[in-house]
Amino acid sequence: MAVKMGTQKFVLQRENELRVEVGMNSALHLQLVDGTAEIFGSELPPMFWMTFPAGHKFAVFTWNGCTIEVDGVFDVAYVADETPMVSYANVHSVLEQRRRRAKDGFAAGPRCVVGGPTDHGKSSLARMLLSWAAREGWRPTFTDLDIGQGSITIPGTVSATPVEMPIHPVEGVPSNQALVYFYGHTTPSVNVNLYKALVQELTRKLDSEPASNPDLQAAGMVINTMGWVEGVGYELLLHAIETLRADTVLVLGQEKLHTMLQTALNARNPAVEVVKLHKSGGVVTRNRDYRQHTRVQKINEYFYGISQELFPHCFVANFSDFQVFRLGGGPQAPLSALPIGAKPVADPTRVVPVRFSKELLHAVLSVSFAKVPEDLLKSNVAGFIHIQDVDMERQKVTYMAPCPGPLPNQLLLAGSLVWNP
Ligand SMILES: Nc1ncnc2c1ncn2[C@@H]1O[C@H](COP(=O)(O)OP(=O)(O)OP(=O)(O)O)[C@@H](O)[C@H]1O
Repeated sequence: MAVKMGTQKFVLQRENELRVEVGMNSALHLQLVDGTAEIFGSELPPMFWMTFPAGHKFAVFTWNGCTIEVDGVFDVAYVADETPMVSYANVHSVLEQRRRRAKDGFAAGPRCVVGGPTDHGKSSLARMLLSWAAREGWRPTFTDLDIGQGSITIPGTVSATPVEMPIHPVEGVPSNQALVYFYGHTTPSVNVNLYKALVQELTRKLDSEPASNPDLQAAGMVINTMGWVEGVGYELLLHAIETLRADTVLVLGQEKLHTMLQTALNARNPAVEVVKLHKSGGVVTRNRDYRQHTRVQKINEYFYGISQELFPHCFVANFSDFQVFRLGGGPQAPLSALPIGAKPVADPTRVVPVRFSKELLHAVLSVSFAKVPEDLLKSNVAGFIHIQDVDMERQKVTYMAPCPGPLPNQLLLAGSLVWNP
């Protein structure tokens, strides 16, 4: 139930947090009146009204006490005195020591995976670790492997970006320097091997770009993962940990997952530390509709900006101006072409041409940096376009792009991602 009580004051004692769920229909304003406070690691400026959009869920935490003023409609707002923040800050201290040691030894810094089931606060913890590191002057890499609820760019992607400043509580992670690979679906089960291949490509690219100085190298990486941790989901988590050569794995709130990962990883590499952490009682469980809503919002933000401040551009082009492909699937190899006994399966990473048709209406396509179709799998993407009309008679396509002018490439990738604004 939405509550509006005019301006309301909350007094927080040390190590308390104010947990807020903004109402679904209007924004909420909040300011720090007294003391110090932070939102997922990012400090609040004093006496400055910040606006949080409808549906936003967050916590304002204080180490030493503070007073917060809230103005607007909220579904939930309460102060909690039990949080796992001290244990999260301890993890930060350990990572900080490793960064310093790495810098002194001209070595690579820590690579820390955050894992756990859905709605366990993985993204929030990743944000805290990155923002705390940025506050100490580091520039860690944020790698986001969560194709359903990722933070860097639109859903259906795996990506990485340097974090130079504490992450803004509303605007999130800037994506202008992001390295993005397009998977094209919001669940990994659509093509598990393609997901693995893209995680490998992303890692290869990150590893191939040597840090320009010891500080950058020592800053290390924080890796956010998907909440699917059973069966194939577990296999994908292990694959990500090993591919990215993580040395620290934080497991939020699930004993079973912690034990399984510890056993599996220690058998292969005893140097990997698997740490169990409590899930915060403030993490909000989001239903299917809300998750779908945040995915749509992420695409909307890409084209229109977080406060609808951007003006995307519409273009009409000939079908022949572009070549569209899909990764995976495609016709199976004929039995006669396979070794005796082998089963015909669709190649999960095969590059398959896609013809323009009404099926592409409302599709979100990525614009690849690949020079030739064979390189589509291993190429990152420049950005995304939205298909707004497909005119079969005139062989023309109308699309929306975030920038004016021609697209940087004519090779486009399709998946199953659609957007009906
Ligand atoms: N302490 C807290 N108080 C209030 N809200 C919180 C708190 N921690 C996290 N949240 C909110 O709860 C929601 C779920 O948290 P988060 O996205 O970090 O979980 P997750 O495990 O990454 O989810 P996913 O399953 O999508 O990967 C988010 O909207 C987040 O802002």
